[in-house]
Amino acid sequence: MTLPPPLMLETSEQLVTCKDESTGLRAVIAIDNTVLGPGLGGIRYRPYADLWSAGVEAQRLAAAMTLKNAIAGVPFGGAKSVVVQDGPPPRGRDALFRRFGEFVARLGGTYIPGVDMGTSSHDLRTVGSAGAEVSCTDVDPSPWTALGVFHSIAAAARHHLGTDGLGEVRVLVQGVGHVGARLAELLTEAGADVLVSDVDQARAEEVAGRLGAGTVAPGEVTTTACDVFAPCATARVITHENLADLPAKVVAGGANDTLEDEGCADELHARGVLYVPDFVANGGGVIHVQAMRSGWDDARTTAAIVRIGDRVGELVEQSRTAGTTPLQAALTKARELVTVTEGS
Ligand SMILES: NC(=O)c1ccc[n+]([C@@H]2O[C@H](COP(=O)([O-])OP(=O)(O)OC[C@H]3O[C@@H](n4cnc5c(N)ncnc54)[C@H](O)[C@@H]3O)[C@@H](O)[C@H]2O)c1
Repeated sequence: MTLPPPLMLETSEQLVTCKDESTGLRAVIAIDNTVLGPGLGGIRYRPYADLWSAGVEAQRLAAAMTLKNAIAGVPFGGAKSVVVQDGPPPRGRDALFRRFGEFVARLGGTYIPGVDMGTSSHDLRTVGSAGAEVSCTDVDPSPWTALGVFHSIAAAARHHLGTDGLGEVRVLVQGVGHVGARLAELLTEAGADVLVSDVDQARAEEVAGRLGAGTVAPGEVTTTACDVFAPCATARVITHENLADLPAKVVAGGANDTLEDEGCADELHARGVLYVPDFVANGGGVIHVQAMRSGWDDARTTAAIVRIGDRVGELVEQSRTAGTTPLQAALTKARELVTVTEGS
């Protein structure tokens, strides 16, 4: 048996593994930090090589949720869960998510799940039916996440590419699921030259056909010429190895945990590429969760999400003044917010 990497034991405020033979459930819940409130973060449902890699992914994503929720100004800490996909669940998908909901309910509200890759509002209702407090049961927040990413890209183009608007700006969207497809629509409406890519070729072609966009093979996303690369699929798509050949001048997308490690942000910066921290760009979904809980109308929610673009502009300017990267500026800000609250 392989021992867990040290990260597993030292990182999270609370780490829970879930196992149930009859439903085939294997899951990990990572609660990273609850200083600002209960840990809010989605349920990811996808295959993993083993439970350790699922656990590490949950922890990394949970840590990003702490930063995201702090920067977005919502009263939540950071958490995330992954449910390991391993063929069709023996008693069906609903039984799997209901059983998972029983584990979440045991946490007494310290973890509030939402949707993430591979899960839907229906799954969240199923999790909630087991007594767990959940979000995203009625409205999928993905279009709101996409709106925040769109305004991040617009701000990045303005501050880094010097363009007024997105006309003629070529944006490659990797992953055209809930977030990426809506983002591609918003970009097209704004006049951008859009390319899409998805491991689900039929989905990529459907979106491209509908929007008049081009398609890119999944293996070519980091080498295809574009101004903006918008990752909206899996984690860690930018690596030390592939960033050297990245033609884009801006990386800004909806995907969580985009970089292999923080050092990639320094390398991108040294190469003149603006990396918009993922946890800043994709905060629209958590703002929408807060809006639903607080009864905001669409106008107020939209205004709060458009503000993400202003935040990106401020971060770019702050990092220029401080001689650092936007990632470092955002990390400093988020950690201050968590620490100040902890000390008060
Ligand atoms: N849904 C939200 O509101 C939200 C909020 C914040 C962050 N995110 C993040 O955004 C990303 C996308 O979320 P989503 O809800 O759209 O997920 P989704 O499951 O609806 O869509 C993901 C898409 O990416 C495709 N894909 C998977 N691996 C790929 C690869 N290697 N190359 C190209 N395409 C690939 C899938 O086929 C799918 O079409 C995830 O990283 C998620 O954590 C989502």
